[in-house]
Amino acid sequence: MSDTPVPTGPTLPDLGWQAFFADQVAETTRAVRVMEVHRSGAQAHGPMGEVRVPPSVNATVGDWVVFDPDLPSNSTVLDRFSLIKRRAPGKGHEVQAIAANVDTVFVVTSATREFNVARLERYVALTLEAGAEAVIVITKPDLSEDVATLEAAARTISDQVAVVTLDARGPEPRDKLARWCAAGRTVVFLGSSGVGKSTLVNALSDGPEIATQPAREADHRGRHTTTHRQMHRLANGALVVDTPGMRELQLTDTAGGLAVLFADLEALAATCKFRDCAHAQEPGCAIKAALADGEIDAKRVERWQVLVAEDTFNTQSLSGRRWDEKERAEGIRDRRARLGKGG
Ligand SMILES: Nc1nc2c(ncn2[C@@H]2O[C@H](COP(=O)(O)OP(=O)(O)OP(=O)(O)O)[C@@H](O)[C@H]2O)c(=O)[nH]1
Ligand SMILES: [Zn+2]
Repeated sequence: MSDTPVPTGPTLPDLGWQAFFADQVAETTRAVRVMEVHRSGAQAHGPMGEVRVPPSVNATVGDWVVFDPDLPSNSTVLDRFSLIKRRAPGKGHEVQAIAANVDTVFVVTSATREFNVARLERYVALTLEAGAEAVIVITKPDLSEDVATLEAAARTISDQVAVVTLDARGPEPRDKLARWCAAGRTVVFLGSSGVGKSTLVNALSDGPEIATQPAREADHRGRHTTTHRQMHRLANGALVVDTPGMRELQLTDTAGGLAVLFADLEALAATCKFRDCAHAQEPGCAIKAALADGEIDAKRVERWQVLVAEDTFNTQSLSGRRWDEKERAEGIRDRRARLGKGG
């Protein structure tokens, strides 16, 4: 909390410094990384110690900031190579920056009834849009009779996304996730409540976490009631973003991520006779033709349409255009209900 330099403070590489950032600054002595964000400001660490960055700088967890000790509000945020954002829950349509400069997003699901391809696609699209790498982690294989089927379903989502199945308890996570969790790598675990995110972090920690946050915040139960986001260094040197509130995740401006994830369907749709084809009753619809020929999977087409509709709805309402929002929200909800609640 104090501004006194930490004597054994982390080095820049410890904190995830990369060439991408070095290219943006002449000298690095004032570079600090944001480890925690509160309403009153951000807590950042670097070779100069621990500093407080005022809210006006608009830094989010994971940001690199060139800190100005004489006038902290003059500090600047370096360009981000990735940014996870979401539409704020509730009525407002604000976009919230959740975490910056994340290398890998582990999309965690369990081999239980919670497993839902539509939900995984949503997280993967968001991750690709953010500019991070997505890895699907299937936990609780011990609770399933048929993990292979779930794995196969997860693999159909994208050939860019690795799928790892593991028991989150015990030693498996350290070996199986090591590729993505080297020292200085920044990772985040997303997924529904109870799928094993905390268990995974604990498995990677192997002992007490490196204290980068005040001790009073080191105790964990109840952290979901905290309103701030934070990042901490694990014993193996990886940096993990802790993200309360990710459950209400919605797509915002993920057209790019959806285009990557559903590239085949988007290419097909581009050949529909009408540019604004809704792939319903229109003549000359390439999607309907491919469905009729059994070339594409109807369920996947429907999931794609739901995600595109949701993204369009969120993005357009954010940009302040006039929409009959209630009607649209209801439309999305109906379709999601048909797909199961995870969609
Ligand atoms: N059988 C089995 N149980 C597991 C496995 N992984 C996690 N669990 C259990 O699942 C429960 C929930 O795990 P958590 O790590 O708390 O889940 P979480 O995703 O962090 O949940 P939230 O904190 O609510 O978001 C715990 O009791 C874990 O021990 C697994 O691979 N197999
Ligand atoms: Zn069409």
